[in-house]
Amino acid sequence: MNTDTLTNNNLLAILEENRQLANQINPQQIKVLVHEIKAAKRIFVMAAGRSGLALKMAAMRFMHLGYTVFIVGETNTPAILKGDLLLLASGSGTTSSVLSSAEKARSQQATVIAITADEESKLAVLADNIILVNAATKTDFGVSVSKQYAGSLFEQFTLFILEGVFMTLWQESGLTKEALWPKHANLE
Ligand SMILES: O=P(O)(O)OC[C@H]1O[C@](O)(CO)[C@@H](O)[C@@H]1O
Repeated sequence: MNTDTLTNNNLLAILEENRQLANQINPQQIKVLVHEIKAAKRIFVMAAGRSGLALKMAAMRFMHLGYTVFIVGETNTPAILKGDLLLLASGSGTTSSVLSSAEKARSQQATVIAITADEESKLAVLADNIILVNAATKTDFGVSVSKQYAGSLFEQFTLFILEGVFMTLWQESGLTKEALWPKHANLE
């Protein structure tokens, strides 16, 4: 098999893995996230590595819709308080920085929602609500639900979930594309 064919087959395999996850998602868990985003005074997002990159992309879109969004760890991010939402993502559900953020947010009576691939993880237990993604985690070296490397499927699908949530919020807002445009960065 030549490289072009191999890459094309891999792309199709990646899309198929994501499609299967989309069919397995619990709509009630997504509904809770949509509700909590709307109800929150402010939204904080936090995750490590590639999971963090997925949340940063979503944070930008929520900002485009007019929500007040902070990325944990940025220098201008304030204290989380009661009435705020902390959105976390960790495939393993064991990443220590994510766990300590969840603990702090709970101690402040903020709402915690975690996207995770392990519903029995410490993170899942700490969170008020989870979105379960039946993907491989970064340490899933054995027989895996994904052919992809490490947590790739989880990280991709975290972004896809939040793209879907953004579209729902956008459609419900009734705002036009033009109305969102002034929120786009003009210093970049
Ligand atoms: O999603 P988890 O399990 O918290 O892992 C966090 C990150 O760690 C990494 O393995 C990088 O260290 C990324 O691939 C992953 O997004």
